[in-house]
Amino acid sequence: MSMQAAAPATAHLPETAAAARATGLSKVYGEGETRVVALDSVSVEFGRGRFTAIMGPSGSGKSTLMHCMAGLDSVSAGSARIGDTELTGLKDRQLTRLRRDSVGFVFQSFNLLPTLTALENITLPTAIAGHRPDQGWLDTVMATVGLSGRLNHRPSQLSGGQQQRVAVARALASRPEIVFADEPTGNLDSRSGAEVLGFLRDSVRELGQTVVMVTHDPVAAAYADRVVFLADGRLTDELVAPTAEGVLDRMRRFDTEGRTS
Ligand SMILES: Nc1ncnc2c1ncn2[C@@H]1O[C@H](COP(=O)(O)OP(=O)(O)OP(=O)(O)O)[C@@H](O)[C@H]1O
Repeated sequence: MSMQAAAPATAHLPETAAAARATGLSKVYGEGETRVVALDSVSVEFGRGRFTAIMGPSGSGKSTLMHCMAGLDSVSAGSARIGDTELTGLKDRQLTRLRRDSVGFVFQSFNLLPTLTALENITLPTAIAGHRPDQGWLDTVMATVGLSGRLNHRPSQLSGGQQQRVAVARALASRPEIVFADEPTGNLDSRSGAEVLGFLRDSVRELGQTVVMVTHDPVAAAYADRVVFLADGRLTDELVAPTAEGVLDRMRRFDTEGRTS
């Protein structure tokens, strides 16, 4: 496997500018009796060229944070930025362009088009967006995804892990500012999950991409450079260079504190 567009390993990089940043970000759904504060003044940075995991109990606001940062949901108060672009105040058309040009998405369900080959699934969205593909970059992504020999297969001819790797390659194809992955291994067995997480990590370490991933799984979170923890819509903690045991320990502590408080 060749790695042409190698970027330096992230562990030794000095702090770089944030690829995305939330400042005092709040999100309220509904009003009156149905009012839910999904995010309560969250401030967090997602470092460029870093792999960040977002963890927290069900309902803690993980998906809401990701959706607000990706321009998929509006913000009630505060600021959400991707690079230098403030998302609040952008018109729908500008948001659509930002999502198309600057953001890559990976979902729990792979969302591949069944009639297209793996290669077409990876390259077509960029072509449809009217961008000329950067062949050198695509070659690097293809080399890193490790699907050579299967690129002409249709999704039904690929394993779940291979399909999700195609979905990650598709997210990377436009060389976005940031990739958001929402439970990308939620539908996979542990071996296939490890393949996908390895590819996400390689996309950060070797291709210099920025990845933010929501997960419930401490083993998945341990692939990240940093884990941020949410509880009740607030940022409560973070771990740098996490191990699965360290993440599990932190989760257990929250659980105990949550029950005793
Ligand atoms: N569209 C919506 N309308 C009303 N309330 C919502 C909406 N989306 C989310 N919520 C509420 O906001 C809170 C945060 O939800 P969110 O989906 O962000 O949590 P989560 O941490 O991603 O949960 P899970 O791990 O279960 O996916 C929850 O109380 C949820 O019920």
